[in-house]
Amino acid sequence: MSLKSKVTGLILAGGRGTRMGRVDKGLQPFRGSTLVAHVLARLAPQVSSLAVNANRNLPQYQAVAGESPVLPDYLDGFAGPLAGLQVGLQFCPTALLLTAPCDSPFFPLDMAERLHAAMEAESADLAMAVTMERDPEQPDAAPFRQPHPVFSLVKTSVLPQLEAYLDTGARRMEGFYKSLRVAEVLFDDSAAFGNINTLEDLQQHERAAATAPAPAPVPARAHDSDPTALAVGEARRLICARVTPVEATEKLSLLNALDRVLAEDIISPINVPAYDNSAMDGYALRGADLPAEGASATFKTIGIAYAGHPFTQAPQAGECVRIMTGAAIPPGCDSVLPQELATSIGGDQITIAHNAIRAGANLRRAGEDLRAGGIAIAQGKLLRPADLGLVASLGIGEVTVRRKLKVAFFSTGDELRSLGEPLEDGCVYDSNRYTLFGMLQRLGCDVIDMGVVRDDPRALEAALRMAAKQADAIITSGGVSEGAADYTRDIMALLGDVAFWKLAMRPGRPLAFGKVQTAQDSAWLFGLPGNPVAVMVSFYLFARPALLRMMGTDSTLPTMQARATQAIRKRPGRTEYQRGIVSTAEDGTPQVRLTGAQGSGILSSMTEANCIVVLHHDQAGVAAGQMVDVMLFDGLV
Ligand SMILES: Nc1nc2c(c(=O)[nH]1)N[C@H]1C(S)=C(S)[C@@H](COP(=O)(O)OP(=O)(O)OC[C@H]3O[C@@H](n4cnc5c(N)ncnc54)[C@H](O)[C@@H]3O)O[C@H]1N2
Ligand code: MOO
Ligand SMILES: [Mg+2]
Repeated sequence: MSLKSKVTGLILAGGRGTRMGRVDKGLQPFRGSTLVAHVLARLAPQVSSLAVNANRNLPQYQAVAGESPVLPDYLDGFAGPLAGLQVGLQFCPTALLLTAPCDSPFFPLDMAERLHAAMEAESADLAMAVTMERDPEQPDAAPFRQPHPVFSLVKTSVLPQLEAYLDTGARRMEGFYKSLRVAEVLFDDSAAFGNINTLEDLQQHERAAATAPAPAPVPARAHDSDPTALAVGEARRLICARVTPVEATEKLSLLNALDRVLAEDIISPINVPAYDNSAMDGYALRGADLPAEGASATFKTIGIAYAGHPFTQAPQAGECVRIMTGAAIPPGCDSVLPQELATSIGGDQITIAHNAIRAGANLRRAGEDLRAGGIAIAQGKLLRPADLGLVASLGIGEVTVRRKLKVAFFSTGDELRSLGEPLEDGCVYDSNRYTLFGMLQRLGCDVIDMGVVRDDPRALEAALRMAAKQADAIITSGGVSEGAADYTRDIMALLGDVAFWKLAMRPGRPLAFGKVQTAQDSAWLFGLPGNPVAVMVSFYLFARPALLRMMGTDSTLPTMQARATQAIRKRPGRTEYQRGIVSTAEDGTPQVRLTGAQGSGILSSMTEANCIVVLHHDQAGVAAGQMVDVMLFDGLV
């Protein structure tokens, strides 16, 4: 039996809030929600059920507590924490009760575990947190032991003793504890037990968290078959509306700028081409000299213009200049006759028939590619080979690009083994990290591989904190659905404003998105589902557009239509993404077939595929021969 299943959590929120001007402490706004909501989020991963002890504003507490009960004191007159403990023990459906006050939102995530270990070791009735403190007025004096009686793990069986103690009229926690076997557990992080006593404390904490994001968006659109599922487009819109491009930029030489995002418009300093030039090898002449209908004309060649070696003399009537492709058009000329269109060429004479060319033909005009002073490439462009060429054509050798996006990623799950480790029974090799690595690398991110993180609250919290410190975005896989051993959701919720969505799509139904926030750092979190195909589909649909936006650019996935060679089953009310192989039919038109089993754990059918067949939200099954939308893998950068 796990410890969690034996413990009920009790939040003590029944006080008068005397030091906060009698406001209801637990309901004070704190980091985007309320103090009590933060305490609840910290307690929830450690317990199997919860209750809140409160004596005022019960509906507001109930809204936070959800399905857990809100219990007012049985005793009258704000009798203090023991009165809360009494109703908590009366309610407690498990053998142990873990208490925490509503104004201490920082206590350790392994508090239940550590208190329990001491309770067992010392056969105690109650285990209580203790820290070592120093008197700020006398920093040189020896540290003293500070008990925290409101942070306790207590056996439910002490209730009769507590009621007997309360019957005497006594109300002090310390007094009651004297009648019990108490184990004291020393925690080394005293700040973790700090509470928020005054409005100034609260304001100070709020200022420290001034960069905290707006609360995670609430799914706005329900649909017919599952009223809580969010449509794909809506989820993508909500995500992309929140992220913003990284601001830092760097100057790079052109050869280092491939696949980077341009941060400033490139203004053309020159006309491209810089001068009128010939598009053909042939003869430059004046269009006015071309022969009239039914006639022919003979021209005398007076010189040669090579690319890079202009001929600067203007021909007179009946004269022309031999010219090579790219050479500047000599003064006075406005047309070029390609040499193969001359009727005859002999010595320095050429003959041209009527209709061989029109006046103005085969000229590349100055500035026809780019005008001096115009925007050659707008900021936000992901620089491709053609862009490098265009920039070079302007004589520009350096560009300003946005800094690379840093993306940390890790896999979660106790069943995962990394390459090189033996595969024990019930375990699988971690494949998602490799898929994610590939997809992130293709996007041009700086990747930070954080390995496999066990389903352990401390490890998950440490990993998320570390990731938020180093990266702009964090991508995790696994633990976002509703499995029993998954702490991922709790810890994500604890460290930030993270929304957990159920999406009207398949695969990729569960998704977590929000901001992980620590005292100094923050990062956008994409909690992708664990199934190996789901992780890829979710990445392409949600993480990719958001990461591109953070990189300062955007790009939609290319889709095309192809004829389904088989019937495909599908029910309306969710978008389905099926793996397919697109090819060219005998009649030259595109066709698509599915790669077989479409289970979201079947990665082999993903490697066989070269496209995803998109069956839209309202679409029903597809008959063989019908056209369907497909997303080509080759376009997925
Ligand atoms: N009762 C419900 N159960 C499930 C639901 C649901 O709505 N109600 N959703 C299902 C769907 S759809 C998906 S997708 C999965 C997502 O679950 P999690 O994100 O919690 O992922 P895990 O439970 O951790 O893992 C699911 C599956 O994937 C394997 N996995 C996880 N990580 C990796 C990895 N790095 N490499 C390879 N394989 C991995 C894991 O072993 C599990 O088999 O939940 C469904 N359940
Ligand atoms: O949607 Mo889950 O993503 O299919 O297996
Ligand atoms: Mg799960």
